[in-house]
Amino acid sequence: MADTFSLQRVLETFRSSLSENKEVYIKYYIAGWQELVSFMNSLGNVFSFISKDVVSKIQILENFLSGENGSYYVTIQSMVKYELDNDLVDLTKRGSHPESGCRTLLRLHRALLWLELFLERLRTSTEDGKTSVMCSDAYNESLAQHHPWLIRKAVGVAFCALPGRDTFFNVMNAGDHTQVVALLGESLPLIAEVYQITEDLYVKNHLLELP
Ligand SMILES: CCCCCCCCCCCCC/C=C/[C@@H](O)[C@H](COP(=O)(O)O)NC(=O)CCCCCCCCCCCCCCC
Repeated sequence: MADTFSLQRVLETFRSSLSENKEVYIKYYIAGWQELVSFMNSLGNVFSFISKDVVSKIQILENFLSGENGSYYVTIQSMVKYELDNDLVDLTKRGSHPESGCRTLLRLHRALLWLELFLERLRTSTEDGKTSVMCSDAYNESLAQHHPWLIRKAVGVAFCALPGRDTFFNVMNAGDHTQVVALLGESLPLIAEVYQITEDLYVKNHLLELP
């Protein structure tokens, strides 16, 4: 993985995560998150409590993927089927499977909605738009509903440390502002599609409230 973040690469990883018959490859899904983590790290240490959590979730999924049952973890669809068929998911309260693939991925899935909402705000923002406001509005509409008070507070503090819109656009390494906006326009439908496919699968299997 290259050191500098590029929005283009995030787009490519999420594109690779969709199979021809619209299944989602876990390998690329977590690679996309890895790229986003490296971006967040470049923004400063205030975000390290967030990136640590994402990294540990990526690690859990990576371990499943490279473990002896790895072939069942190739796509989100195969993972859900395998873990449910074999009673490997704590469905109502945490018990013998506190770190199932299904519940771990659900956390990232919820965060993907935040990302989608945030990037859409960024894409349509005007020059005087404040990234901290875009971030927290997107957060309140998505992830916040799943976080306890203390985390919401900490996240609020982190948002205040976000760089302005200009810096944000620059660190995305996707050219000038117009090009970034165009690339965001190209990325968002893909991210939304990955999100929706996962959402439908989780709804169908009653997995949206996994502890
Ligand atoms: C660049 C701005 C970064 C702002 C990030 C906003 C999202 C806020 C997420 C806050 C997470 C707080 C840390 C703790 C979380 C956990 O408690 C909680 C529950 O887990 P548990 O059930 O195992 O206990 N974990 C989660 O909900 C997963 C959170 C994942 C957050 C991912 C955020 C990644 C942000 C990537 C930034 C990329 C910017 C995009 C620019 C192109």
